Amino acid sequence: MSVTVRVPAKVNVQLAVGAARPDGFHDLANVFLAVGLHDEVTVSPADELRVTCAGPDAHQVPLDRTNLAARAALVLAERRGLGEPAVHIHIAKDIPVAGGMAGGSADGAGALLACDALWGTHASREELLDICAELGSDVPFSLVGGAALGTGRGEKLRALEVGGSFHWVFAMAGRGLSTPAVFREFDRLAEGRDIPEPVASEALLDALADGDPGALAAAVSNDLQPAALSLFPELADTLAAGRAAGALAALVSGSGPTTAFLTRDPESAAKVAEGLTASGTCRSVRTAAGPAAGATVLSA
Ligand SMILES: C[C@](O)(CO)[C@H](O)COP(=O)(O)OP(=O)(O)OC[C@H]1O[C@@H](n2ccc(N)nc2=O)[C@H](O)[C@@H]1O
Ligand SMILES: Nc1ncnc2c1ncn2[C@@H]1O[C@H](COP(=O)(O)OP(=O)(O)OP(=O)(O)O)[C@@H](O)[C@H]1O
Repeated sequence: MSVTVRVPAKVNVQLAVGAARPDGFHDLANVFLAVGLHDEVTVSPADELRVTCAGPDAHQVPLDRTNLAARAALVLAERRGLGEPAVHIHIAKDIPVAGGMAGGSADGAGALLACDALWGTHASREELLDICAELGSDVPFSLVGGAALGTGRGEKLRALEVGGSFHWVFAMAGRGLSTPAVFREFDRLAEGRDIPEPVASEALLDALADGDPGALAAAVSNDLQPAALSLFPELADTLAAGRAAGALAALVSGSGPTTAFLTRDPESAAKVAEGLTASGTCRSVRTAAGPAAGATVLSA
């Protein structure tokens, strides 16, 4: 018997970042949108804990206990006094690795839901969200999907209303960026400046609720973008190429280096994808719509 869970990637349509906290994290106003790029996590009984991964970026994924999917199994087993988890976790990876699209977080949320189903632990939604928050700031959102405002370090979620589908193009970069390094660069660039409290933009929340891509394009923002561009200056060329190809808005996704392009409809998304591919400014290009559902059990 095995359990497979499908989990979406995310794009941050707003990422407002506050000053560094004493614990090293930053308070955020983080507006997440789940998009239709997915990993699938399959958990089956085995002699011991083992992780395998398949997909174009699989060689970059750690297969030891630092893998967020393995950590999810370890935390649930520990909390339930189940001892060493004896499971094989297989990740079919389609979300770019170290791309700012919460790929590792998706696998953590997916493995948690799969182990809960396989072991019959019947954790409540609250307990699952609590374990997700322990695994990482983005992991609770990977579980719930849709659209949500994340506050605190991004783990405290409020679901948001979305009035339609938004069509995106994502440009994958030739190398990854480390999330802590991008936050450190944010701190360095912010030195000597007053950092305001992060707040969600009302115009942005209205645009999401109205399903209005033009209004959303005018309101998107990412406070980590200058830091990501400082560490990876070539991303400016990708952003320019997407704008030139007709994107309504172009921004770095989360901590990057994946860049995200909002378009009006699937036809313009296809045109922007074509323009980006022809520009030679990125490794590969994908289109996806959001919102997408959160972690979902496919088969058990
Ligand atoms: C950039 C985003 O992807 C936007 O959604 C997230 O804020 C990052 O979420 P994540 O990858 O789940 O991050 P975590 O695993 O919780 O933290 C990794 C590192 O990122 C930095 N970090 C993360 C979240 C946050 N609110 N403030 C931070 O400063 C910290 O250096 C932390 O040690
Ligand atoms: N299941 C996993 N898949 C991918 N990376 C993982 C996984 N578990 C741990 N990692 C580690 O986490 C690092 C970040 O990978 P990930 O793909 O989650 O980045 P990200 O998409 O930029 O994250 P975020 O958007 O949440 O900041 C990787 O370089 C890898 O070392």
